[in-house]
Amino acid sequence: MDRAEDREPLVEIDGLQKLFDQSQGVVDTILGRDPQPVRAVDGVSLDIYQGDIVGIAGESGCGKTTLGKMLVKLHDPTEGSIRFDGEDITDMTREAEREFRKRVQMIFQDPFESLNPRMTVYDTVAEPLKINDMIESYDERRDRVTEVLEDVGLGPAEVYLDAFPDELSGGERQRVAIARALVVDPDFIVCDEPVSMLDVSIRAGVLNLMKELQSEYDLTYLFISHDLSLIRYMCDRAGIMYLGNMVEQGPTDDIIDDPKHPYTEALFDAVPDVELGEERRRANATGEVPSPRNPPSGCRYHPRCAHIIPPDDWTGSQDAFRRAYQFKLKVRRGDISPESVDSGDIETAEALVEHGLTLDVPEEYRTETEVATGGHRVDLSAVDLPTDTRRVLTEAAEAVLAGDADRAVSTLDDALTTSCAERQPEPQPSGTREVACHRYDDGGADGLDGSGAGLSAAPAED
Ligand SMILES: Nc1ncnc2c1ncn2[C@@H]1O[C@H](COP(=O)(O)OP(=O)(O)OP(=O)(O)O)[C@@H](O)[C@H]1O
Repeated sequence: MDRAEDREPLVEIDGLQKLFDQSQGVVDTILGRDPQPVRAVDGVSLDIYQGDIVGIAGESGCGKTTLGKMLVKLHDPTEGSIRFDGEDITDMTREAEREFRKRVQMIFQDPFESLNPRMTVYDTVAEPLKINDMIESYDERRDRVTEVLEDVGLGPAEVYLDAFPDELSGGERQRVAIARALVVDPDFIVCDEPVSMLDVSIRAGVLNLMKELQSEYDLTYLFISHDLSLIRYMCDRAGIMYLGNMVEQGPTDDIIDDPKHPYTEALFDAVPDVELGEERRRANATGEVPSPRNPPSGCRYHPRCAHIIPPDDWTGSQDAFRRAYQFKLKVRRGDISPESVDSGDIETAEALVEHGLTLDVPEEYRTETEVATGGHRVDLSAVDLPTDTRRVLTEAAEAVLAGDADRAVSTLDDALTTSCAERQPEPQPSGTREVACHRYDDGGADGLDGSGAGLSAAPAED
């Protein structure tokens, strides 16, 4: 395959945003708050080249399906643009839109839902031909449907033409859905988790079929999947999404073998070894994915990030900054309060600091004391914390113990700052890919081992 950069992109996505539900809910009205839309996709840019298979990966709710639906015009973007073969799809004439709807198709996750139970296989597959006024004569239409059914492995087609979906297996239904997408001879197909509802034993067969069809029909695919082994198997290029943002994109093998964004690293670490065929560690990330209604400021991943960047004048270790910052987040969320500390052995500010500096991460990333105490406390001597920060944390802990949460929060807010929370990172080129992480600003990044403050370290190379 040519280098993607030498070819024309078939799909150009620029600054794409989709906000849902901008109306004011009851809670917002009562509290007098501005409505908070769900920021499902928020500033995604991506080029998809003719003949490529591009994968979009990320945890549930990160905006993959919403992105896919915008690409086939099932959703209109709130902001940003999508160009297909050079033409802006948000601003098309009726005629251009008809042509677009032939050239671009989508295959959905659930073949049980996506097929009309009252339509035969013939009617299902022939319908797009009728809708698009493509083949007038019944005999020619039937020939075309027969041909496509056989192309998707449903042969002899006569066996299937008059069958209803409930007479077919899951794999056969998904093949009918694929035939329905192919019958109009499209150029680009968005496949949203196309095999995740199928029995594991037949997934490979359907994926291999889709690969064969790609060359036969000269297709470009966008695969949406949370299954990273599928992305690895199918896709030349991949984009990793987190909370509506594209955090990293580039050649799939490069991303998997040497993830650059801390979220990508955590995502791939979380995959069982057998799936990616290499020794993987558990994800070094704290906490849960926040709500897309109220995403964190700056880099959306920063509250969970193992590589959060300390300020320039930080004199402790990066691990100590991460712990101190987690302490601040816990105080802000009210997770550290006299009531929450119910074990009975925390009576002093110092004990509360030792408790608050713990990290909610797998055991291999914890200190000895954390492991020994089941994550209840760290030994302060094992955390390379600057003296003035230790003083600030103790002051905040005293405020917490005195029941003055506001004072605790303001003490920490002024003292523990990070560029990661201040502004959203722009995607930066780094070797063969783009990474939206402040560690790659100005072409620089620290090593991925979590050591060092990281702003002025060596450039990232692939
Ligand atoms: N029609 C809608 N109205 C309101 N919110 C929506 C709508 N569709 C999606 N969302 C929200 O937008 C966010 C992104 O959803 P989306 O389905 O695109 O994510 P996803 O990555 O595809 O997740 P999954 O793998 O679970 O399908 C979620 O918070 C979801 O609840």
